[in-house]
Amino acid sequence: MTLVVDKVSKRIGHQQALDQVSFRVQPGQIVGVIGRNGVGKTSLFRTINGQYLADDGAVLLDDQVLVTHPALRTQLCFVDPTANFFRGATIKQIEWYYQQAYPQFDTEKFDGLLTRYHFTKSQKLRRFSKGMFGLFTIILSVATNAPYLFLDEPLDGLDVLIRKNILGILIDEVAGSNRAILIASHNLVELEGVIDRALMLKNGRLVNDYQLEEMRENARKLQLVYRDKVVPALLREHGHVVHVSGRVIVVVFENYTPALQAQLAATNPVFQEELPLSLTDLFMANLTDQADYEILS
Ligand SMILES: Nc1ncnc2c1ncn2[C@@H]1O[C@H](COP(=O)(O)OP(=O)(O)OP(=O)(O)O)[C@@H](O)[C@H]1O
Repeated sequence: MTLVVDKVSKRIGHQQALDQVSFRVQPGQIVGVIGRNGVGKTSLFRTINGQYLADDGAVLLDDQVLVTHPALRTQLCFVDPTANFFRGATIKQIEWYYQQAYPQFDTEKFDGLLTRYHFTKSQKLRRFSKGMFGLFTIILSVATNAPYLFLDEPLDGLDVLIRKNILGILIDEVAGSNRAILIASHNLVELEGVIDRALMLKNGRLVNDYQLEEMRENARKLQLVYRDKVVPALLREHGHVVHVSGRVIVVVFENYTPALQAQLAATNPVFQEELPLSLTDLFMANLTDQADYEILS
């Protein structure tokens, strides 16, 4: 079952929140939806999940349009972190509601995760801290057994141990089942090592669709030292210089081919070392608009 977002546009007030957004997602992937504040990540999730009606375009599962086949909504789960109706309810009440909405709800998994993270069913969500609420929404989403999960800034406000546990849960969910997870975030560091693919939004438009394995295979981060304090033109032409300190230059090459390797050797560095490459490095190398770099910090 493939999720197809086909030329979806949505205007909210005076703002074009989504502009002709198209992509496909297959089960078995964790996809980051990234971009700076206000680019349309939450609007995209709300539109895919039917909270907003698209002005144009359609969301389909295989070839069936979601708005005209409401039963397909059980295949998607988006727990909107701003949904107020949750707050006055107990975990038990929310469980009942989700069991009605999702026939495939896995009560055993839900109970197991609640116990593991020390929740009790009589707890009211109103009393949760931000981190507890985030953790609970992930447990709830996972327990729906919906093939497509949408998580909006899922790790915001969670401490480092919980974050690790959550990422572990998400990776297990995708590896062991036929599901896909889409994670909206403006924090690349939190997505490091988790996502297989990244969709980059800018002003409501999908501007890039990165396959990370491919990017990692082709990219290199090198530390080079030259005799003179001059950055060889080749580095700027083919790479992204991320750091210069005296004669030491750190550069990320998005496409490090054997030909480029030979050209680099011809610049006669006195020292050369490969450094570990992060997701942030990859994006810095891949982006050409300086303003976009801010999403990385
Ligand atoms: N209810 C609303 N009324 C008016 N404008 C809105 C509303 N909701 C969203 N917008 C506008 O639509 C655009 C996209 O907002 P959206 O919340 O989807 O962005 P986002 O990428 O999720 O942002 P963030 O990273 O800050 O959560 C923004 O310019 C925002 O101001």
